[in-house]
Amino acid sequence: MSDAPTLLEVRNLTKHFPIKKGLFNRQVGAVKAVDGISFEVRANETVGLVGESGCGKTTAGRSLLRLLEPTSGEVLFKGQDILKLSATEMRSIRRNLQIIFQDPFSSLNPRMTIESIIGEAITVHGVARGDKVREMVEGLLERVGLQPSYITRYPHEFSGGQRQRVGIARALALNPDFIVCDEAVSALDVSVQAQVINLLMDLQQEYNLSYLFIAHDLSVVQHISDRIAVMYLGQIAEFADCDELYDNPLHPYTQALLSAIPQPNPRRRAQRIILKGDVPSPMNPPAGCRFHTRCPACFAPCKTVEPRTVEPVPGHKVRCHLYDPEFAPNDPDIWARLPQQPKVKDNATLSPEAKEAPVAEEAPSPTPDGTDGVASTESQPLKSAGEAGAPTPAETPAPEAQPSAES
Ligand SMILES: Nc1ncnc2c1ncn2[C@@H]1O[C@H](COP(=O)(O)OP(=O)(O)OP(=O)(O)O)[C@@H](O)[C@H]1O
Repeated sequence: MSDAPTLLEVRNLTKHFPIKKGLFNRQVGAVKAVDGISFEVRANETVGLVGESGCGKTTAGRSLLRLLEPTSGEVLFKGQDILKLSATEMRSIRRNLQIIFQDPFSSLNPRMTIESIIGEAITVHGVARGDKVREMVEGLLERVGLQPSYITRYPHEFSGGQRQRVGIARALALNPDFIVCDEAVSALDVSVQAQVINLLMDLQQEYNLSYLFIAHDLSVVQHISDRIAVMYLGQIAEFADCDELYDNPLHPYTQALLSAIPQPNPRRRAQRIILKGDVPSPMNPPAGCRFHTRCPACFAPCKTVEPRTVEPVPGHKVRCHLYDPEFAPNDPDIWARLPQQPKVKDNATLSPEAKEAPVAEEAPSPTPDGTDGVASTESQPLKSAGEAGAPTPAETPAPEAQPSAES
């Protein structure tokens, strides 16, 4: 685990889009696109943010940069809450916080030359003027693998990969500390994706950058990320070091996403989970755990009590009742429904956010009925928990053995 200092800390960030109706434009509801997410990005680190389409990744990335004004929460950049800054104060900090967009064509003004596109920010922020701007733009183009002579060209004269390199040069122009890469390689061919990812990794070392790398595909983020946050319906379901997340996914949703990655080696192929149905609407998310309507291991409390974030393995946080000392089921059948049996140590603790969060009022006793998980598993019947190496009741975080939320 890296001990680099924290550069950016997101605390309980929320973005709700109001739904208005009628003659008086009254608010009748809200799209809860981002609903209380917390994570931190260290200096020189890449945090991957993954999840299905519509789970709130883009809204999260834009809200933490204040390109969208968040509904609530805190975003501490080098310890300072940027959500409290005035527009003028924000301007001077903005040069440190940049974004690379998914679609390099629509994010570059077709009427501007590459020199104006990249040079605009340099001029606006008063970094340089006149010939010096041109010199800087040429240097940036060279650094991202484009010829300096392209400076007079227009975006339509470039291929998709080259346009994304222009987008990267534009983000680098102000020498930022932190860049949100919002699906920055999703629109590119696989071979070009690899080139752009390698370029981003080289630039990270050279300029000591930190990235929030947003993608819907876990196989893309694996190569570049140090840690990964998995998002589901506006919340972070799981957050862990990259290797730990791939070796030992805890949340049933992460397990489902990982099982969908094509695996060339049949021995390493995990049982595939087909998630039924679509992601529920963020206007009206399910009660209890947001994933319970699609979870293969759903049991009684999942339907009524919203899960807290717990840390069953040091540095590995998960928002799931299976690992919460208060609810963890002793019934091996529930654990056996997970396609990959988790390695959970005996030292599960509640994460700091969970300790601060209000404890659920009506916590039903953890009745391990678990009969109605609606996701189906493909292929052969599952092994029993024991055979599959599932945590036995003694190994699972037993309620009495673990610190509770109040402790
Ligand atoms: N301006 C808006 N007004 C209302 N709802 C919005 C707005 N922008 C996004 N949403 C809704 O918020 C939810 C999250 O959208 P968002 O684009 O952040 O998801 P995403 O995970 O980035 O998806 P994708 O990978 O498809 O871009 C979606 O239900 C979307 O319809």
